[in-house]
Amino acid sequence: MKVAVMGAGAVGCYYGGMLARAGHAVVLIGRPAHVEAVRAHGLRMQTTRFDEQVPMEAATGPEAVAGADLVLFCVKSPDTESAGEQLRPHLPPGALVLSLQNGVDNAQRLQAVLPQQTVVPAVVYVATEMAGPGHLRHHGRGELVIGPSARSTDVAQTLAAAGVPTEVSAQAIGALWAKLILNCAYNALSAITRQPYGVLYPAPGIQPTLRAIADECLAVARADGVQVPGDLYAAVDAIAATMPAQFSSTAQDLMRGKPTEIDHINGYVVRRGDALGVPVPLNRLLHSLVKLLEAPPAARSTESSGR
Ligand SMILES: NC(=O)C1=CN([C@@H]2O[C@H](COP(=O)(O)OP(=O)(O)OC[C@H]3O[C@@H](n4cnc5c(N)ncnc54)[C@H](OP(=O)(O)O)[C@@H]3O)[C@@H](O)[C@H]2O)C=CC1
Ligand SMILES: CC(C)(CO)C(=O)C(=O)O
Repeated sequence: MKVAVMGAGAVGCYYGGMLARAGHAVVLIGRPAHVEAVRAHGLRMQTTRFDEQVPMEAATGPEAVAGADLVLFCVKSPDTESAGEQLRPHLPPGALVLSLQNGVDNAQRLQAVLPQQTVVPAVVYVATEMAGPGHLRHHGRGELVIGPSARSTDVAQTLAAAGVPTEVSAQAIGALWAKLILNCAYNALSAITRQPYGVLYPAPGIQPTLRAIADECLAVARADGVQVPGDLYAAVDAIAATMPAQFSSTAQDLMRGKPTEIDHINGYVVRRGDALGVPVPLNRLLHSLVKLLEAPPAARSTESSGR
């Protein structure tokens, strides 16, 4: 299979790398320093199971998507429209585009930008990071749940044969919501307090707050006609128990001075809650606080001086 990865970061390099390692023709589309490193030495995949230099193609421009059968779309949520527009003129008509992103509406937003393609949502259960240009570090898991389409079963089999356990499910959006709710509960609190989950969770008042945030989200999902699978309170508790040293991706983005995905986490719940008439005061507060922290220092001091 010819595979293109749009957004060669932590997620794109892991899944693209697994397919390249299994013998598929993979091209990573990413930023120059990373592309140069991969061209020179291949991608270092330092995973929980192996540590190998995996050769594959890499490019900085969207035209590299030409000829792809499968596109792994792995940019962060705020970049969905811009990256999709860049790909549009170069995409082969039959290419399946898989959105490997957190947030519940990326596939829908991407489909609006790419009306000629089949865009399928994927729920991504992995912990990965870029340790440097051309160097992926994998901390655990790696399975996918993808939405149904004419080609989803074939693609799932290809991924599974490459060491990526993949399930096709009509409930992928419900599973994305379940993940979104964990992100709504933890990401902003970890970012605002700059604390890992193991410090945050036992602090006074935090556990009922996590549950109250989850309840708000669940009410919005229900009003939106989405059935969210599983025991959410247990899932909230499990995050702190299984990842005590972890800072949320939102906390990590803020610490690196990068834009966060908060508009697509708590911000999404606020927009849907407002549209559906469901009260969302906790999500609104968390969203607003992270937006304030995201603002450059000059904008923050202007706001605080009342000008
Ligand atoms: N990392 C993880 O363990 C997990 C992440 N996710 C989700 O997966 C998605 C991807 O996350 P992750 O891989 O961590 O993010 P990264 O920031 O590591 O990767 C995205 C990469 O895409 C690049 N990029 C953005 N736009 C373009 C473009 N137009 N052309 C080329 N490159 C581009 C970014 O560069 P730049 O930064 O310079 O813009 C960045 O290198 C997110 O929605 C995240 O929430 C889900 C589960 C786990
Ligand atoms: C599940 C969680 C909260 C783990 O860190 C996450 O997905 C994130 O940080 O974005």
